[in-house]
Amino acid sequence: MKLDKVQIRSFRNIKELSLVPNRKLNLFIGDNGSGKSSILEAIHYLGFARSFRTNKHKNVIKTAELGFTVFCAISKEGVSDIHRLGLARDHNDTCTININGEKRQKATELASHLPIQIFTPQSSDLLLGAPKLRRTYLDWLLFHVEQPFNSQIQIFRKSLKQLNSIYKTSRNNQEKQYWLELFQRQGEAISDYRESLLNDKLIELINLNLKDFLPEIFLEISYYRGWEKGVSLADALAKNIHRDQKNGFVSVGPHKADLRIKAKGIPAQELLSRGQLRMLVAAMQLAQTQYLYEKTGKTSVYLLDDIGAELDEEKRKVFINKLYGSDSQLFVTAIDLNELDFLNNYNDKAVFHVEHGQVREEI
Ligand SMILES: Nc1ncnc2c1ncn2[C@@H]1O[C@H](COP(=O)(O)OP(=O)(O)OP(=O)(O)O)[C@@H](O)[C@H]1O
Repeated sequence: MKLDKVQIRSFRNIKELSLVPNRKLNLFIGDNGSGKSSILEAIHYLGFARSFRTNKHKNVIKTAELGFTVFCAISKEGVSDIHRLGLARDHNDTCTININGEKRQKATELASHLPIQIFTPQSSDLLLGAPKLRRTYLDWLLFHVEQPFNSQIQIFRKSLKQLNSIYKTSRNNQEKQYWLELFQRQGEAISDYRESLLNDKLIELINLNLKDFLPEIFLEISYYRGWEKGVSLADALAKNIHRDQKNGFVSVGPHKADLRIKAKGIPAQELLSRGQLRMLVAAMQLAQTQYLYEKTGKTSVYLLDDIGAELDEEKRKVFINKLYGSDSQLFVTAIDLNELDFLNNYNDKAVFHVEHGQVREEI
């Protein structure tokens, strides 16, 4: 999918902005505080219905305004269909999602239309942060690639919530058996999806990308599914039930899963430098994009915020070259165009100068 048009209103320091992006590469150049990241943040709302910088939606509404709106027109290469996505939020925390002129309830409907990837100074959290971030990394891809996955994970989360509540209140009712069975069934299915995704191709793709970023390092990537090896989820639940009931929560299952990445037997986050970790994240994100494209033909929209601060010149080149080659549509911010002078070799691009929340396209 490619963004053909973007409109932003009352968002951070942006009063009103309209731009027609290039289908390959878009550069946003401007001083600190000019509004570059805000443009990416607004586009991020169109894919995720949330910011990548704050959980407080109210903070992104332009001061003294009642609410913000973002809108885009998107189309697929070679297909005449154009989709129109819009999102508005106001100070009462009302979120309105509109797809092709119709109101929608679920933010996931935006995501299914527009696969967005983001690379920012916070991206190393994927490796340094909580396991939930690594599960989300896998689940984002499964959401786009495996049709039934989304409803299965919703049911799984509901059964987990119900079981935790039953354990907390020490209720020992018939309902418990019902939720336990659902939890086991969906939990095993989710785990199978994640394992086959990794073993099918994802690990191979990550390692292939890594060869270009960190040729000297070989990583062993494995999946911890959230319960003991060689045991079914049903048995693991039964084994832990007394302890779990005492503690008031379910301690085993795919909600405890993690992606384990080691180099020479040592966890990557303890061995690699910050810069090397960022390259590993870049390799992992590229692998997502390549896998998505291979399986569905869907291309991604990539938001690269302040990439100059993230990767050295050589690695920036490798990353952007590979993304360019993967037919992603890129939105890249930088303070100075000199940080990205290797992009002079790309003719198919648009350069936007950002100043006080407004853009001027370089002709
Ligand atoms: N709710 C808001 N209303 C009005 N202005 C805001 C709001 N939130 C943030 N701003 C301002 O918007 C401006 C744009 O911030 P943004 O982070 O997009 O800048 P940037 O160009 O990415 O800067 P940098 O290069 O420093 O990362 C900043 O001056 C910020 O103070």
